[in-house]
Amino acid sequence: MNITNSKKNILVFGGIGQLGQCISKICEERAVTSVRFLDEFEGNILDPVILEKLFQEEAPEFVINCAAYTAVDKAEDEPGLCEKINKDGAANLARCCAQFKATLLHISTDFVFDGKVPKLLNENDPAEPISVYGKTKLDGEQEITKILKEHYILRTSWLYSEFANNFVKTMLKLGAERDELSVIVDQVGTPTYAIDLALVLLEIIASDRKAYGTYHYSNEGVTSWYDFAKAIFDLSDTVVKLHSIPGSAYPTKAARPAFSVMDKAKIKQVYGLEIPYWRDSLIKCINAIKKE
Ligand SMILES: NC(=O)C1=CN([C@@H]2O[C@H](COP(=O)(O)OP(=O)(O)OC[C@H]3O[C@@H](n4cnc5c(N)ncnc54)[C@H](OP(=O)(O)O)[C@@H]3O)[C@@H](O)[C@H]2O)C=CC1
Ligand SMILES: Cc1cn([C@H]2C[C@H](O)[C@@H](COP(=O)(O)OP(=O)(O)O[C@H]3O[C@@H](C)C(=O)[C@@H](O)[C@H]3O)O2)c(=O)[nH]c1=O
Repeated sequence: MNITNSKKNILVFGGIGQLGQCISKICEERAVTSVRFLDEFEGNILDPVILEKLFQEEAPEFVINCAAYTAVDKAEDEPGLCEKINKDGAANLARCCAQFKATLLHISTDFVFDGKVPKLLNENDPAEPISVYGKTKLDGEQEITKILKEHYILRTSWLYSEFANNFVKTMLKLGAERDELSVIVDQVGTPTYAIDLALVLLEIIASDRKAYGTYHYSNEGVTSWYDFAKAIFDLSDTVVKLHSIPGSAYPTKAARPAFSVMDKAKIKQVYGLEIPYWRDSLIKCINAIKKE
């Protein structure tokens, strides 16, 4: 990857969220300085006036949209706000990119699928979301596709890292507080280390192939939330009695897909990627957390 020598002007919205912080870490390590990370005040994607000023001042060649409403259960109670951020916010950014001739990299989710059939999901499979979060993320994708040709939409799944809130950090916290935990075994998907995704986003920018469109990206392999939790505890030497339970025994406000393993053939072929296996990346993340 030659991002280190890249002088491409990049704006990152949602820059202090989980993925934003991962991109920032990689940029720091590789001395990439032409990137500006915006929080939700400097770079509120719901405020077209702020956006226009930013685009005018910064003249970005690339924009990465990590900003989103990601509280999956809470979204069921706040559908309006969730839609504003995930749909209208994405559309606002796409419009600015079109006006100021920037390319947009936008992140979407496996939760656009209903997950009813245990089949590897590719980019052309019908998306039929079963939650407010999933529906608004799909709406956001569709807005971008309508407004801007120069876009990459990367659908990813089960993001985690040493930053912000995520399943790995929740498990480590609960594992330290409790003797026993129950985790769902009949929701199957693939975890993704957000650092790996950050590298891919920068790789796409560095290669500048203009192979616009929608891509699936997660780590390699398949697991359940239960098996993921088991690996987290094993790798962090946390002693906790872990019970596997069906989803029906853990009611949540939002429904989640039972099967959301994505086919990554397209991104592997176009970008020649070798994608890390989920457990290998989990080891890296646990080591990073141990060092903190
Ligand atoms: N987390 C996951 O498991 C997965 C995430 N994704 C997608 O990946 C992307 C990155 O997710 P992740 O980093 O984990 O999410 P986070 O929730 O950690 O980060 C999202 C960021 O967006 C900010 N934000 C919210 N509203 C606005 C706004 N109006 N303007 C600007 N910023 C705003 C949030 O600020 P604040 O916290 O202050 O509200 C937060 O910092 C999202 O698009 C998400 O849908 C896809 C699959 C899995
Ligand atoms: C905390 C906990 C969760 N669970 C279950 C609930 C849920 O089905 C699953 C995951 O829980 P979470 O609520 O942490 O994860 P969730 O917020 O559903 O994760 C999703 O976030 C959005 C943003 C995405 O885009 C998805 O790809 C996915 O990563 O684990 C248990 O079974 N036991 C537990 O103790």
